[in-house]
Amino acid sequence: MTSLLDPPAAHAAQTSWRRLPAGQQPSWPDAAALDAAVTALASALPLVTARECDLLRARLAAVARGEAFLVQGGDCAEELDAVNAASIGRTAGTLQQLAAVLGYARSLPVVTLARMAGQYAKPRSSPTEIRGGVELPVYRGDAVNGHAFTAAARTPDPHRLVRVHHTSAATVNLVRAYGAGEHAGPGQVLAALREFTDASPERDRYAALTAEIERAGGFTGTGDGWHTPGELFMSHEGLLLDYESALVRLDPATGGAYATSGHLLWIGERTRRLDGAHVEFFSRISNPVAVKIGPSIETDDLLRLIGRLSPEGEPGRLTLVVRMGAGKIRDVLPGLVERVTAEGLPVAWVSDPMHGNTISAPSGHKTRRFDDVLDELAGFFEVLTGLGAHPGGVHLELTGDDVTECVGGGDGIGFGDLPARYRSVCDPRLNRGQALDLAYRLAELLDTARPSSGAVRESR
Ligand SMILES: O=C[C@H](O)[C@H](O)COP(=O)(O)O
Ligand SMILES: C=C(OP(=O)(O)O)C(=O)O
Ligand SMILES: [Mn+2]
Repeated sequence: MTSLLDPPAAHAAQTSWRRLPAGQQPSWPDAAALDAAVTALASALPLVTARECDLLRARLAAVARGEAFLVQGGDCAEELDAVNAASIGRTAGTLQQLAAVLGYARSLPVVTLARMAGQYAKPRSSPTEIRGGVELPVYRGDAVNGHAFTAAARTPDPHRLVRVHHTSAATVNLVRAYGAGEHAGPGQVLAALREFTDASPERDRYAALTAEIERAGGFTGTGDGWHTPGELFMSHEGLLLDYESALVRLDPATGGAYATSGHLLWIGERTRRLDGAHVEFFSRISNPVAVKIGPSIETDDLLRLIGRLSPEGEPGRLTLVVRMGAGKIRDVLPGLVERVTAEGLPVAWVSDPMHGNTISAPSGHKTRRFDDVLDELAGFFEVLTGLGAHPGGVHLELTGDDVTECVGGGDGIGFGDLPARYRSVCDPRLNRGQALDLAYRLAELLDTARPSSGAVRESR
């Protein structure tokens, strides 16, 4: 709540973080060029409106209350030169198909949130990369530098920030058009699930669920009217504070400051320190926000983080995205959930089963095993359900394209297949088939875990 004595909320959001340490920011070599980019962004049009952000916040409040399920996903890193309409349509379509399967499996309305239209900045483990004895700055996402291993490409260029805004605006525009048009209707989603099932090596395993979803008409929920199949919100990691801050706008209706680069922004695992600039910036914006939680987090720090990011404790404001690794989730998560629940803090719990399960293939490609991803998801559901809390959703790195970046899944992609179509410039994504495999396999696991699941199914 802002009082009349507070500095205008937008000004505070744009300035207060500057006195604090900001992790993972590029060293821009040309300060004047950065100023010019920030000035251009400061008068640029917003990509999203405050009311849309409020709507997503209300949707996520239903997730936090256990009344809805979140499906969030998209690229690890979007690429300015690779963005194209067909690929955006395929990824948006894949998210809608996942929503149909998981919404049916959970008997819950689904909130669909793309990692799209802004996912251009990457936190990295090391500031430099060495190849063949040559050391260059690491690739930090297309918002910062180029992926090619040359000194010119790897030099941070602030003009890229302006290109990110333009390209994200075009992406948002296209997704809205798809959502408003026929692409995302239940008929298209059902046809896509039928086509996937018929072509899958696992078709005998998936056929019954596909038929059930078809009989239910493909609606992902209880029919209370708030879920519209084409509704797709936009999210990205709010990493580059110069960019995010320049796009903050005051909402005259509420007096709140909104980050207008996307509906939901999240803080990554590497930049969530309590006394850091990211937590300060996020504490000042009115959007729904999320924070990634890795296995090293201490329970007391998590409680402090929740206090900073959601001081008023409103459901929908804060989503915790858990990314522990399949081998750790069952040990680390229970203590966190118990304390947060005991303190009565209304957060939404979501699983990112990707980032704790990255391995190196013999070829050197970064990859992830489908079975590890599924195992972490299973662990997430076991822990939350076992403690009487709501497993609120999934956060996946995926694409609608037929890439070969993760191993396993119905098509049995092996290490030797990775070079064929490894396109990601950062982390390995599930392709559409693997993402749907994951949804069907998870639905199956949840169904077997449920007592008298047959009776539940028949009563739908
Ligand atoms: O997407 C997440 C991170 O940016 C990524 O996993 C870091 O990868 P790195 O360890 O190769 O830097
Ligand atoms: C950087 C990412 O994740 P994390 O912060 O969880 O490592 C990501 O989501 O791409
Ligand atoms: Mn990633």
